[in-house]
Amino acid sequence: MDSSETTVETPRRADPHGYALSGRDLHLAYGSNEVVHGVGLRLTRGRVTALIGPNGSGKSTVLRSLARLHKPDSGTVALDDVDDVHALHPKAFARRVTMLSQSRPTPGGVAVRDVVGFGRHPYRGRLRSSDPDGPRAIAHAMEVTGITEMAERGVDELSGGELQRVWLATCLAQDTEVLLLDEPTNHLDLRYQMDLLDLVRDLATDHDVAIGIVLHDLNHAATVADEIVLLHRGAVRAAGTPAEVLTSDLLSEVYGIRVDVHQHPTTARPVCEPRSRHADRATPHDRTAGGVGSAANTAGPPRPVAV
Ligand SMILES: Nc1ncnc2c1ncn2[C@@H]1O[C@H](COP(=O)(O)OP(=O)(O)OP(=O)(O)O)[C@@H](O)[C@H]1O
Repeated sequence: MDSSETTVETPRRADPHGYALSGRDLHLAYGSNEVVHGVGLRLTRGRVTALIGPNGSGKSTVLRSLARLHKPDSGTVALDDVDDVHALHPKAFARRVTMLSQSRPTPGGVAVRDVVGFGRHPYRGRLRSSDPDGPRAIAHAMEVTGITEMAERGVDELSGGELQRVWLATCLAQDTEVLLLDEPTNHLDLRYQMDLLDLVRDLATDHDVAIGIVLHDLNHAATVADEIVLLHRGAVRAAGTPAEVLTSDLLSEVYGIRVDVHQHPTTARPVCEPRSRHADRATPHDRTAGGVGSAANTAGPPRPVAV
């Protein structure tokens, strides 16, 4: 679905669960500089909504406002039964919504298990005994993110990808109905990228969590998302299913380069292929292997190509 309107809301599907968290007509600024201009989007229980768009289009700022970390200049963020989330006590909000941000300060000398335990803070009073579900939630979060074996290690001695999984586990331990993830595949190797996308899918499908996820990899978005919101210059350019939003015309326009889109032969999902300016130019491999521009099929030696 394409739209030239400033605000496009993710279309409501036949869905028994209803919306969990929504931003309505959000105007978001840093100082006097408004960077998000009237964005509306809704996250639905049991569904994954991906926010995509070029650098600086406002994805993180929108996500942060949904997480109550960036107060709108105007517009509201609502939970299904709460008109304005800013009216909620911070702990009450944290029992319902959590966010994995792009960067967090790494505490020195704290073990992985204890960092994951930070996720239980909304459930704790002054005494930890007030959180009987805590140990089970922490163990489960560590297991599904594959960090159980590093439980006793200090977080300040982990690799970027290991640390990313610890922060994700901390969010999962929080056991919320809404999970916001800002570029969660950063630092992860191929296997953990896929594990993360599978986990996101499982949380939505099996546990009815509403998930909002910022992704740069359009094929990750095509793999995991039920709905995609494409942001451009602080406004929603298009919203809808992956097939509706991931079109060659829209992506080429918004990203300013040619993006080809094919349909995957078995899954039927869109497969996006950003084209290099050099896509049609022969590579050194082509030349040595007898491909385009090789000595075998050209009259003379390969000549440099002007750029
Ligand atoms: N702390 C800040 N102070 C001032 N301006 C900011 C701040 N953070 C972001 N911005 C500006 O707000 C706009 C939107 O930024 P935002 O980080 O939300 O975009 P994004 O789509 O998440 O970008 P990226 O893909 O690069 O992470 C950009 O123009 C950015 O320069």
